[in-house]
Amino acid sequence: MIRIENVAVTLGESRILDGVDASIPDGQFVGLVGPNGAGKTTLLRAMNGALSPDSGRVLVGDDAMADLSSKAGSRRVATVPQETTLSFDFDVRNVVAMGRNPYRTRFGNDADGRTGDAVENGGRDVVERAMERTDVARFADRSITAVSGGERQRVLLARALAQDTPVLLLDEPTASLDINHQVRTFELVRELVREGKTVVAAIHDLNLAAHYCDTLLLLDSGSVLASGPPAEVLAERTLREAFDARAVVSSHPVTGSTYVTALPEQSARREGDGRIHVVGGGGTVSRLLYVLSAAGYDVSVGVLNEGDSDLETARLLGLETVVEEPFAPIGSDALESLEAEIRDSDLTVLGDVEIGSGNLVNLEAVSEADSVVVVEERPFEARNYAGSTAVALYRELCERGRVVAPDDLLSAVEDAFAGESR
Ligand SMILES: Nc1ncnc2c1ncn2[C@@H]1O[C@H](COP(=O)(O)OP(=O)(O)OP(=O)(O)O)[C@@H](O)[C@H]1O
Repeated sequence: MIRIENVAVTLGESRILDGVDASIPDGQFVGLVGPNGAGKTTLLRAMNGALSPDSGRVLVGDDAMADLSSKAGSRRVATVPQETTLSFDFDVRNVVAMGRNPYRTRFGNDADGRTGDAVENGGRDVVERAMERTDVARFADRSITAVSGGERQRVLLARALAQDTPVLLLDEPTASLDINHQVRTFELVRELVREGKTVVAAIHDLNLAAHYCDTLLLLDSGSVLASGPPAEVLAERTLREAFDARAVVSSHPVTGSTYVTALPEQSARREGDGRIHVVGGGGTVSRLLYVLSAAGYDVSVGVLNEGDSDLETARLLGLETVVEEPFAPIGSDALESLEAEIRDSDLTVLGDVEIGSGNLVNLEAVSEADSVVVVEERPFEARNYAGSTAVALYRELCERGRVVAPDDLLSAVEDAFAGESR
């Protein structure tokens, strides 16, 4: 158990941590999240004993870190720092082997009194295993000055593993890693946690943090703003408070993890005014929904069947939706809602949907709209449809509204609103 008790740290003239309290049970993976300068690195440094709090304390097990000798502390807590200047010309294996230093005595014994080969062999195995698990064994003999930034980050993780501590602290462990090694590193951390380690990691990527961590500790201006399971900590209002960011929180369609989508700031000019209803489906309008919503319009969409990827997008963006059962034709309830949305909107956008009987109800409803923009990926003629009621309706909509390519939608919408206010 790690207990952080009312920790306060002042650096220079500034109070960097202010009364931080947290309890971290053994065998948990805790993500330390928060905006730049919130105090994440400082808290990790207070946790590994690199700096002593002005007041309060950090207990690992029964001991305050500040009271332990550096060697004793290093047998409890290993740290992978965010940046290190390893400019000396050691090979990678030797850098990793530095993780064994807390176990060496002046006479070459380890802490348990073993000497000679027993120590060497034991230590060597740990070092080799640490290099394998972090995928650095391939360049074990190369100089640390001759590896890339991401490889170096993995070497430092290997060094921390060689330290063989119950607690591992990671400061942005995947910041310079490619996507493959990001996932591998987090999977490795999960494995370490399953083996009983307690891991605390400062992580900027909220979605990686939500996916891999058991709990999150959200720091803001040196204090804990929220802590608990990712789904509780990553609430829209909390994100607004901590990061001053507009974000939609949903669950990831593939992994089911809490998922944060940051949105551009809405233009204040339009916020809340300018209602647009979008008719689409089958992924035809996902990008349009994003563009319109990011531009600050009040967007609704439908009718969409449950399971449609446009519906996933709409939910990610937090939009109003009109929904029908999976694969079902539009029923009377959905139709009523669709008609109401179109009636209440200033503008209706018809996405590049299939023009056929499956969309007849949608098209009929759109034809009741006062103002219509039709989005076409390709000119309609090129699609070679046979004559039908749906086609006739569509042609009529094109004649009455504006027909635009997807990239021109925003300016067409702006024109439509400008025209209205003239
Ligand atoms: N030695 C120092 N003297 C004065 N202020 C400092 C010192 N070290 C850090 N700070 C300040 O303390 C605050 C917290 O820094 P810290 O590195 O802990 O934040 P962080 O949450 O890890 O940020 P980031 O996400 O950018 O890595 C920052 O505003 C930083 O400028």
